[in-house]
Amino acid sequence: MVDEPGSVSRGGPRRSAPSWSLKEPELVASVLGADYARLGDEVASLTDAGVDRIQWDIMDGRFVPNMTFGPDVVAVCRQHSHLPFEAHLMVQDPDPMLARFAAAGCETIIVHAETCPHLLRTLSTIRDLGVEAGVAVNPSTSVDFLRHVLDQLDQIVVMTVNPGFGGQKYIARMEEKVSEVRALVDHSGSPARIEVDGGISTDTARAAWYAGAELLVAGSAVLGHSGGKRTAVAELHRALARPVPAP
Ligand SMILES: O=C(CO)[C@H](O)[C@H](O)COP(=O)(O)O
Repeated sequence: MVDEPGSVSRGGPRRSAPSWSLKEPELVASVLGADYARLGDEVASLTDAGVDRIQWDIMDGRFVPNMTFGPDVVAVCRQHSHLPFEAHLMVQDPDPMLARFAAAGCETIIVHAETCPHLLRTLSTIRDLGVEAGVAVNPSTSVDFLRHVLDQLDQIVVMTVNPGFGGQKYIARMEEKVSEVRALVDHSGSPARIEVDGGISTDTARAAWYAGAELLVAGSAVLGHSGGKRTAVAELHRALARPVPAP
């Protein structure tokens, strides 16, 4: 049986290629697991390894228990890569820092739906800064949060872990949500791109893509690979290209 595009494959891997994108999803490297003492070099070697984008995991110790870096750190790393930067703001109060991350050289700024009481206003502020606007939704957050802001969105991030830490287990039942978002985007004609973030590895990348993703964030699968970043990226590409085994 061939699955309908946008539906969740419940009886094993989907057998047809996803209709929303004939090309493989882009790989976005999360810097969360990098060596912070040499962040510039880490960003440069992720770039050389063949990823398509760099994601900065910005954590404030309030919205999530962990703390990471601010815009000045992102700004000094900007010269180490030509790739697009995205700032994933896992912070309680993103509005006062939007302009700083845009000035630091981020092409996309992603806020969490759970932290923005005036989400539409926050998204239009991001766009007014001349950068792309994204919204991330936690595993427990409904897709309904996105429905009324679609026209202000360039990117939607479906979290497949609870944010805060790298190296967590991929929550496979979030594929159903990815497919829901896929259907919402396709039916509305929105150009927003769908990103899946959390637990992406050679075991999970293909299912996330087939559920509806166009961008896959990989942290520990790349930075924690014993064979190095280049090997890790090649393995992820191989996993995405692997033919689905016969039933
Ligand atoms: O947003 C994140 C955590 O809050 C990270 O981007 C994400 O978890 C990537 O790391 P890994 O691939 O190791 O799960």
